[in-house]
Amino acid sequence: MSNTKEWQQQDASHHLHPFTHFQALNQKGSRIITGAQGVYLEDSEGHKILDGMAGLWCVNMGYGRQELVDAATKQMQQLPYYNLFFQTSHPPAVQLATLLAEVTPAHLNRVFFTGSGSECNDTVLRMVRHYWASLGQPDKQVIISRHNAYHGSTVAGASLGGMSGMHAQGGLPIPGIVHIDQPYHFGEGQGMSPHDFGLARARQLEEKILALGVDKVAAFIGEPIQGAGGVIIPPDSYWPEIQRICDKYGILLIADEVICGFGRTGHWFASEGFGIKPDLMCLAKGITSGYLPMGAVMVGDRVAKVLIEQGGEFNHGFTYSGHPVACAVAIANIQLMQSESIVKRVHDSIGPYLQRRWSELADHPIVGETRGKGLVAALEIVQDKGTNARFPASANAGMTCREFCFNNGLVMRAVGDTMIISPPLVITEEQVDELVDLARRSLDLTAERLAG
Ligand SMILES: Cc1ncc(COP(=O)(O)O)c(CNc2cccc(C(=O)O)c2)c1O
Repeated sequence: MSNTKEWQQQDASHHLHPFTHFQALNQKGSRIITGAQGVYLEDSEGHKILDGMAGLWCVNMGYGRQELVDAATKQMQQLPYYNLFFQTSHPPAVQLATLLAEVTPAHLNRVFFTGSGSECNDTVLRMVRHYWASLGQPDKQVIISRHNAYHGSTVAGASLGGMSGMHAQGGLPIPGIVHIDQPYHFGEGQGMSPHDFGLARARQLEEKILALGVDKVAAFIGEPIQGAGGVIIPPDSYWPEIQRICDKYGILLIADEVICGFGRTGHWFASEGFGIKPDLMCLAKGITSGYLPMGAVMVGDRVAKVLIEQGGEFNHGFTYSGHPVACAVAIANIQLMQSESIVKRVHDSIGPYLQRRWSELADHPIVGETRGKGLVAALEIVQDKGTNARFPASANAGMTCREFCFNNGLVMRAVGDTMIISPPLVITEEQVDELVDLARRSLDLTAERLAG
């Protein structure tokens, strides 16, 4: 006899879930995930579910990695916690900072540790403003971001993000953060070539800088590929133009690689793949493969020099910044990535294989587009393949498909009517075949349901 009902009742009585309609979930009952191994989850009813989302884009090295468990156990026995305030440090933080300087692009040589991706983005907001104040330009405070970006759920993270539903709750965005349009060609680029659309969207940055006044703009922040916004992969013309504009006006470039980092796109970091040189880079999720919470802001030499030589005391930090057990797991995780050559595997073999199998879904009657890079991909559910017209919102096509996926033994994420996958990087070709077959079956069932 499973404990499912009891767990669901207690969950409904005591637990408020993130990003959840509380009453609806309490009426439906939550799915209790009890275990996981490799790329598979197990729920309290014994169902085996292929985790096409690697948890929340984060379990890059897969579940059940004993090396990570051992690293955590050993560190917990040695030093379960100590802080990095008050002029103290500890070997795991020192070793991880050194390792991150090695594996990130050459100009990123210093790390500010946090406990999450949101805390990374709160950190970069305060850090870039402190940078310009240290240079005698305290009015250079504005950060330019994009509509439909996701940068976390703290007040600054949610404000840097461009999600209107988040802004509506809590009077966001806070002052000093503005948004330009996103490079979402499928949804917003009708009638323009990807190349021209990418340039047009990037050039909104220059227009915004000139409208605000260069002396007011501190930085631009962007996810190389917008994840939670729907795996928005910009046209090739976009990022080089963003970089050119940042360089032209001397504003700082922040790359939020919380999702894109640690091999997800077939590069250690997506900035390398898109040919941009961020002054600051936010990391989380894949840094520990999700086994423990951690965030890290990589600080480029241009910024670090000013903060160190002219910044004085930077009055910012968190209790769990560089938590020793999280650092130990991150070190073991990165060493696993290196010993298994996982980034090369994503770039050369399993990434191309997944993209090839995933693109076959473009022939499905309700799929308007498939897209992807490395081991992240999306497909657009449409009612009319000719015009790419969507189903009516009331049809809830994305959530319908997501439910069919779960009931068929697959986790896919729905962002509106865009279906997303971001599986563990250790997925095999056979498991990719299973994922695509389950996705196709779920699309078939969705099409039947919506036609009915
Ligand atoms: C690009 C980016 N930046 C910052 C964050 C915030 O990280 P933390 O959650 O660790 O504070 C994220 C997180 N991304 C995220 C978090 C939760 C859910 C989903 C989803 O796609 O449903 C995506 C993210 O994707």
